[in-house]
Amino acid sequence: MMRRFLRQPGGRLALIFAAILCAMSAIMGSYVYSACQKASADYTTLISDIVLAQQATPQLRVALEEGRRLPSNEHIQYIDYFISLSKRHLDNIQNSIEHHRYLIADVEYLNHHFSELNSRLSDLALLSQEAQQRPELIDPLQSVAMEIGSAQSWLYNQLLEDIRAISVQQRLAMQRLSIAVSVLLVLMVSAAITLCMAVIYLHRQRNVMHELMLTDELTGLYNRRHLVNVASAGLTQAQRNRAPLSLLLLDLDHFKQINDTYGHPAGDEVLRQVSKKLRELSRPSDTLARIGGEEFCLLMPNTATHDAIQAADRLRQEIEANTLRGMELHANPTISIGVTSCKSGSLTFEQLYSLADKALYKAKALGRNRVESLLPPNAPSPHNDPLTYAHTLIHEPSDS
Ligand SMILES: Nc1nc2c(ncn2[C@@H]2O[C@H](COP(=O)(O)OP(=O)(O)OP(=O)(O)O)[C@@H](O)[C@H]2O)c(=O)[nH]1
Repeated sequence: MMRRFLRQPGGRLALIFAAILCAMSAIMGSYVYSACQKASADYTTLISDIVLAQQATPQLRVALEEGRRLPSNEHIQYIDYFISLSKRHLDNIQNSIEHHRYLIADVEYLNHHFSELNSRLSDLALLSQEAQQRPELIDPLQSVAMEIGSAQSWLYNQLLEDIRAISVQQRLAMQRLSIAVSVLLVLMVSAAITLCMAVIYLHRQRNVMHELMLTDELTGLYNRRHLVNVASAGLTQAQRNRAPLSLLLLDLDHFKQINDTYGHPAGDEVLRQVSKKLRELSRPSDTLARIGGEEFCLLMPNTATHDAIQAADRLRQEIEANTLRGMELHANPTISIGVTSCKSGSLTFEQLYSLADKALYKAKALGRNRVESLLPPNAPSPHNDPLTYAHTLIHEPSDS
């Protein structure tokens, strides 16, 4: 089924389209997923930077307390160290914010607090260096450091609050984006499936149309159009292989009576059952077609006259002996058969058909339920038209 589907240009196109859609879906899905992951990782890093910076503030305060209690150069160096640590943290956070382009606008109002804190930390560093020579500056150093500490705490708390709020908003936006992408993916995959189904449906419809063009609706046998095609191919083949070919015309006897007595639907059923039986009895290499109301044709490639007549008589007997299922007819239907053959595809289909038709006419004229044959001359000459010859034969039953 799949292989047949792929063999169709439309099927291949639908499959390529479906594959592209699936690939696009996978790429979009993974892009959204990694964007969500990256955004949440970025926020986590920034938040941990701020938390680290917050921790440095009490450390500076403790160093200042110690420096005031025991004013020594060693303690002032500690104070110096924590001031530069606080400054480093502040720079880190500012750098991180600059990397978050989508965050800059939201925390822009804090810029001047950062600059102010930066310059105050630089002043504090200068003051602590001076305090190394003048220990009496420890007290003012501590009060400036306390002010800076509170400004730092406020700034970091504010920043944390803003970032958390922004991250919540962003997470919500990402969730909405994920839902939108999922819906889009479902729609795209549905479109791909619909397209594939449409191609399969069209392919089936085309097959059905093709079958309807070549078959007879009532009996399911081939129709005249298909028979003509097969016959001309068979005649060419017979010519190439120098092989015989036979044609049988089969006609139900007194079919009008069946219709008149049992009704048209019963007549249809007779046609169906007789067709089925004929199909069962004919060889797979033969072509059986319904070519008229109650008239059938059997094309038999590689079959010489003698064998064709035998086969025809076997068909006639089988049909006569065949009691139809579910029907109570006064007698089994019978058929009359006209047989003709040619060697090496020497005749056209129309000529063969005409010969068989005349033979059938003869079978009907001689009482029905019988087989009659009519053959063309072995080597027809331009002056000896096979149809004329056939016509002569029909009036000379002994030749058949
Ligand atoms: N039920 C049914 N009848 C059909 C169909 N096609 C043709 N017929 C009927 O088949 C009958 C053929 O009648 P005739 O041509 O007189 O042939 P016959 O009665 O079989 O007589 P002989 O062929 O001379 O034995 C007609 O009544 C058509 O209406 C069909 O598809 N279904």
